[in-house]
Amino acid sequence: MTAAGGWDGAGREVRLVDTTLRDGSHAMAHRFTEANVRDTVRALDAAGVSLIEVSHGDGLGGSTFNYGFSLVDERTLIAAAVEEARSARIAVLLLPGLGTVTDLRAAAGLGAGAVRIATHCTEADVSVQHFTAARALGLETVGFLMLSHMVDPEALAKQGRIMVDAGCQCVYVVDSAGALVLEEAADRVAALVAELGEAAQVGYHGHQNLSFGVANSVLAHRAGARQIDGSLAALGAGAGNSPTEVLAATFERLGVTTGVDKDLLMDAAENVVKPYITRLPVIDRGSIVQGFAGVYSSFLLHAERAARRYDVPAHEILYRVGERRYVGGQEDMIIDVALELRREREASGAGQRAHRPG
Ligand SMILES: CC[C@H](O)CC(=O)C(=O)O
Ligand SMILES: [Mn+2]
Repeated sequence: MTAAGGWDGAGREVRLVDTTLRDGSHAMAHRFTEANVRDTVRALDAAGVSLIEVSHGDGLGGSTFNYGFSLVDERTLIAAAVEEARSARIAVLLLPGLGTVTDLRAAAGLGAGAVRIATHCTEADVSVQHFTAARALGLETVGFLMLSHMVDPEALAKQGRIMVDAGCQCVYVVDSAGALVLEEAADRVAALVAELGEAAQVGYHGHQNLSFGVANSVLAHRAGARQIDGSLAALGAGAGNSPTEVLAATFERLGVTTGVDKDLLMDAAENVVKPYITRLPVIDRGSIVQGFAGVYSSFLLHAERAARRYDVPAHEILYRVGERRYVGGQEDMIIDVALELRREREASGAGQRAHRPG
């Protein structure tokens, strides 16, 4: 299987893909309204962004007790996004095991034109049937290898090969923890490019926990990545994603064509997205620890909530979650860690009020 039918480049060196309305869902505690989605899609579409992701933060079917309930059903949001997009394609995220092929069919029926199928970086094999189904539905297909820092570049490349053999047209190095620093990101992209050759493109998805989102994206492009993710005003999990408007300005400064209008994107970040953001992503103690200890960015709000509930410091929870190498789907273990810290504090007599985040 080849990348045929995927993004053809359209004369651009890099495609900026926007995930404000999906990764940003984590930072918004999944509280996007239909108006938020309509306004954001209109602005991104007008700025020339050709792929816009819209889903619950944890993908199709993510609205659950474990991950957090959506304010508005994601199918309503996807339909609204499709209605607003003039030229852009709407993408959805799917985590096999949480989202199903039935969810995927429903999203395609609403007009979604692409799916990004995400697995842990060692578990690409669970995506095979979803890629097969997506191609049969005529969708553009993208593979997300999450927590990419946890394996070396060669191991990651082998996982990418599994996705491409199943029908994936672009494999992403996903720095879910914002843990990769410069060549650590570039080397992973380069290994995938070497492994996949012409069979598929390579993409890069960064988080700002150690503030390398944009720099890593530039190096990823130099290593051969063709698709790069961003979010307006950085709205995303942890310290947020690489800001789409900063990526646009940076690539333009470097003479790399993206086909987007950076000024319209800056306008969208300031005047469309920032007014509805309930918690602006920041590089703070919790998110820095996530980058340092390699913790899934979407765990931040879960850890902050557990910290408030059990009166223990969020960063201590996150350090311990990092030591144990918890992965997506283990959100409930954050509560266990908070309880464990609480018990330890009480046993040592240090049960006084801990620092409360936010
Ligand atoms: C839960 C899916 C996750 O948020 C995907 C992603 O954006 C990442 O791993 O960074
Ligand atoms: Mn992310």
